[in-house]
Amino acid sequence: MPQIGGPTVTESIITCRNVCKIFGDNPAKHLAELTANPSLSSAGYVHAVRNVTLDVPRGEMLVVMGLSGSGKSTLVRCLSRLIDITGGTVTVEGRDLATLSEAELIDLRRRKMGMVFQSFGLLPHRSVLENVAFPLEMRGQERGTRYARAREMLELVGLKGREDYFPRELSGGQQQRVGIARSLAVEPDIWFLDEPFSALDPLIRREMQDEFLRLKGLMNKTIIFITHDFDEALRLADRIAIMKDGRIEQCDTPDRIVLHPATEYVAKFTAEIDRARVVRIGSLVRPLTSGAEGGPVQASCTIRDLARQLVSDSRSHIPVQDGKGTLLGAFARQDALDVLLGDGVC
Ligand SMILES: Nc1ncnc2c1ncn2[C@@H]1O[C@H](COP(=O)(O)OP(=O)(O)OP(=O)(O)O)[C@@H](O)[C@H]1O
Repeated sequence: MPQIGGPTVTESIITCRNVCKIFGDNPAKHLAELTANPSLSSAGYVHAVRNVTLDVPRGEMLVVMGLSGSGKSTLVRCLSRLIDITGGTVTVEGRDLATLSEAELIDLRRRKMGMVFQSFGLLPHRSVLENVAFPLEMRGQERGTRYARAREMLELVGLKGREDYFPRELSGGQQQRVGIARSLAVEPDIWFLDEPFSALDPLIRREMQDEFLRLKGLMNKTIIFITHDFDEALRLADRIAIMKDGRIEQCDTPDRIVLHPATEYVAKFTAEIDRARVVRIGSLVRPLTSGAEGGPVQASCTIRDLARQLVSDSRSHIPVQDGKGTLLGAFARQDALDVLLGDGVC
C-alpha cells in the first residue's frame, strides 16, 4: 500500500531504543531492581517514559500527541539530552548521546538542533532583536548579518516594529513568537517544538503552520512537534505518535492511525476525527481490477475532496494515479463511501 505524504528519504536521523525516564531518588537503581523483579512497587517514582523504541527518518515531521502527563515533553527532552535518560539509548546521526561530553553536546545542539518549548526561555535583559539574533551570535556570525536575519524572522512571525522591546513588554503569545523566530533563525536540521503555537491566535497559528510546511518542504528538515490539537497534527504530520502513560501506543501515518488504530485507546483517542478529511485515496489502493476503467483520481486527494464524485460515479472500482500521472491501482468505491459515511474500519 503506498504511503501518501510520507518522507521520501528513510535514513534515520534519530533512533531510540527502549528509552526509559524515571523521576525519583535513585532512578537507575530502581530500574535495575525493577528489571530483576517486575512486580516491585514503584511508589515514590514517576515513570515518565517507558520503553520507547522509535526511528525518526531525516525529513520527517513527527507529531507527538497524548493527554497531559502522558510523557510527551519528557520524551522530547530525552531526544536532545536536555534530560538524561534512565535506560535505553538515543542516537542522533549514529552518535549515542550518552557518550558525548558536555562540550560535544552543546556543539551538537548549537549546530543541529533548534528548540521551542512552552516556557519561552528568552533572555530578559536583551531586546527582542538581540534575543532572535542570539543563537547566530553563538555561531560567530557578524552583527550586520545576524541582525538582518533576525529582522527577517521577526517580520515573518508578525513582530515587525517590536525589535527594540524587551520580553517583559510583550504578551505571552508575542513572547512565544519571539521564541519561534529565534529557532527559525538558525535553520537547524532538527527542530523540537513543544506546543509552539498554543498561545497564538488562529490566524497567526495557521500562518506559522504554513511557514513550517514550506520550510520543511524546501529544506528536508526533521521536525518533532508536540501538540494537543488534532487539526494541527493532521495538517502537519507525516506520522503521529500517540502516547499514554509514558508509552507510545501507536506511531503511524494519520491515515493508518484513523483507519487502523493499534489499540482501543488510540481508537477512543481518535474517535471524534472526521476520517474522510484525513484518509487519502492512496491508502485505499489495491492492485488494478479488470473493472477499473475511465478517468483516474489523484492518490493525494482525501475522501472528503472526492465526496461529490463518490456519490455520483457509478464505477465500483476507480483507478488511482500519483502526482506524476503513474497509475498506482484502483480503490473500491464502497470502501471510500464507508469511510465517508463513518462506517467500520476498512
Ligand atoms: N522534573 C520532574 N520531576 C518529577 N516528575 C516529573 C518531572 N517532569 C515531568 N514529570 C512527570 O512525568 C510525567 C510526564 O510529564 P510530561 O511533562 O512529560 O507530560 P506531557 O505529556 O508533556 O504533559 P503536558 O501535555 O501537560 O505538557 C508526569 O507525571 C509529570 O508529573
